[in-house]
Amino acid sequence: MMEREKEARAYIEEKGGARAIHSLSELSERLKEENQRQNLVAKGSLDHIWVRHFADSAQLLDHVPRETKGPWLDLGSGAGFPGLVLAILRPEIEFVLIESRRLRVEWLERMSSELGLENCRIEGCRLEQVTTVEAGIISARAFAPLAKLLRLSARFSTDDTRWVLPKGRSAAHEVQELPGRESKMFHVEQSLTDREAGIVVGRGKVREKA
Ligand SMILES: C[S@@+](CC[C@H](N)C(=O)[O-])C[C@H]1O[C@@H](n2cnc3c(N)ncnc32)[C@H](O)[C@@H]1O
Repeated sequence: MMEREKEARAYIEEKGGARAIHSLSELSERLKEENQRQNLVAKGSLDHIWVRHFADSAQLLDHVPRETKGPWLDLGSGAGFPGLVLAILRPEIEFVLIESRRLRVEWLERMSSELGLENCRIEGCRLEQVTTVEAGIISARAFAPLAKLLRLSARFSTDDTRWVLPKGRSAAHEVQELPGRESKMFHVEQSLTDREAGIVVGRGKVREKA
């Protein structure tokens, strides 16, 4: 279990090297400033950004085979978790961060530009309005209950789509509650940053109607 900021930094450095550490240090400073203007993340998490947001996002890479191709869709990116962190760590993958709230969209656009993330596009609208693309990977943290999340994003999935969905404490229960075929498509992996949380992981096409 990763509980200390120092451990989280080392874990991320192993994944993205000094370049990623530099970009994330900048993101951390900017997030602390911006959080005084808009409520991007819980105030109590600002002293633990490397564990609670950066490593929590980066760990999704442990569940996606290295050769998997994008585009990587991150639904309801908010402050940029996990999307911005992953775009920093995997510059060769095309990321699409979907977020509907205007101030958050502006923040994501600013950070993507300031961090020089040429692989990162922001869709500033509701997910329901995004043009259908075939996603290689779909992530979403704290976006919607699993069944609803799958219905809303089904049209982006193909037989090869990888799903990585941090789901907190309700992960196993939410998978069990899915219709039969889908409950078999997904399993739960233990989170490295919260001993009680799970990440719903799966592969394949989800039907738009269960
Ligand atoms: C609880 S926040 C989580 C943000 C981020 N993923 C995180 O974990 O820190 C959920 C985000 O999803 C966005 N959102 C909710 N419904 C949406 C929709 N239908 N389309 C696009 N964004 C949506 C909200 O504006 C909000 O920023």
